Amino acid sequence: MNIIQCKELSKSFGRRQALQRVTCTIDAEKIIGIIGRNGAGKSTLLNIFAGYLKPTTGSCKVFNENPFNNIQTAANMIFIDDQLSFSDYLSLEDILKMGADFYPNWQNELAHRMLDYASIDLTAKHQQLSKGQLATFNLVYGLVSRCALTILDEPMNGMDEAIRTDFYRAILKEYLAFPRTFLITSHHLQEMESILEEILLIDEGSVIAHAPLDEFKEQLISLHGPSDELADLLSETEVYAQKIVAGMTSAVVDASKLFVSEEMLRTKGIQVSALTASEVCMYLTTKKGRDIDAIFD
Ligand SMILES: Nc1ncnc2c1ncn2[C@@H]1O[C@H](COP(=O)(O)OP(=O)(O)OP(=O)(O)O)[C@@H](O)[C@H]1O
Repeated sequence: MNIIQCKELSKSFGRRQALQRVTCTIDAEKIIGIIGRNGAGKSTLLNIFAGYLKPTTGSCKVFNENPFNNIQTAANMIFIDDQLSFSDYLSLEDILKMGADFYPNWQNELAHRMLDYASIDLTAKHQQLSKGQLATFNLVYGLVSRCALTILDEPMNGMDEAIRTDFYRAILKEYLAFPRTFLITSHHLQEMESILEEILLIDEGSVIAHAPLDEFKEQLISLHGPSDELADLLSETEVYAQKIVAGMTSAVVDASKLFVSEEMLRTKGIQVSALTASEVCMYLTTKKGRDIDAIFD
C-alpha cells in the first residue's frame, strides 16, 4: 500500500524552480531517506507532503487526498523541522500535555523517559533550550506522536554525535514497536544508513533515484587496477570519478553498464569494491568537471 503519490509535480518560487516534474510513490511502513545536496528541493517536497505548500503544477496525494490545508491528512501526520515552535507561555511539560490531547496514539510516558535520558528539564520553556536540546525535544515530540506519516526534516541538526547515535536507535525502536512511514532528510547519511530501507535522491529539483538501500548502493562500483587493463572497460561505461597514479587507475563507474564478470576483472588484476550509500549519493550528484582547487588557481 502506498500513502503518497506524486505525479509530474513541480514547484516554483518566482523564477526559481525548486522541484521539476517529480513523480514518485511512497509506501506505508517504511523508513525512507530523502537525500540531496543543499538546495536540491528536499524541504520543498516535504512541505508539499505536509500540506504547507501547494505544487505549482502536477499533483500530490497523501492518504489519497490533496494534502494542502487539509485537516484530514494533517491529523495523520507530523512534520518536525527546526522551525517548529510553541507558545512562550508553555513549559515543555505543558507542550507534551497538549500533544497528548491532540494525537490519539501519543506516548506521554515514553516522552518523559526519553527527555529524562537526554537530561532535558521539563519545566523549561521551548525557546530556552540549546540548539541540540531543541532538536532532541522536537524529535521526541515527533516520535511519541506515533503518526502514520512522520516527516523529519534534518531532525538531528545541532545534536552532538552521541545523542544522534542514540536517537537513530530510538527511531528504529519506535518504528519496530509501532510501524509507520518515516521520511527523514539528513546530511549525515553515513550515520543514518543502517536504519533506512529506501533512499529517494533529489538533485536540482528532480528525483534521480528511488530504490531499496542495497539496490541503490549497487548502482555504482569502484574499480582499481592497471590503467592499460581498465582503459577499454572505462570507455564502455559511465565513469563518475577517475584517478591515475603510477600506471594504476581508480574509478567509480555505473555497474549496470559494465558487462564483465567480477571473476574476469580479477583475472586482469582489477579489484572491485562496493561503495557506501553516502558515496553513491555524492558521485551521482557531483557535477562533472567541478573542482574546488580550480577556484584558488
Ligand atoms: N520560500 C522560498 N522562496 C524562494 N525560493 C525558495 C523558497 N524555498 C525554497 N526556495 C528555493 O528552492 C530551492 C530548494 O530549496 P529547499 O529548501 O527545498 O532545498 P533543500 O534540499 O531542503 O536544501 P538544504 O539541504 O540546504 O536544506 C532552493 O534553490 C531554494 O533557494
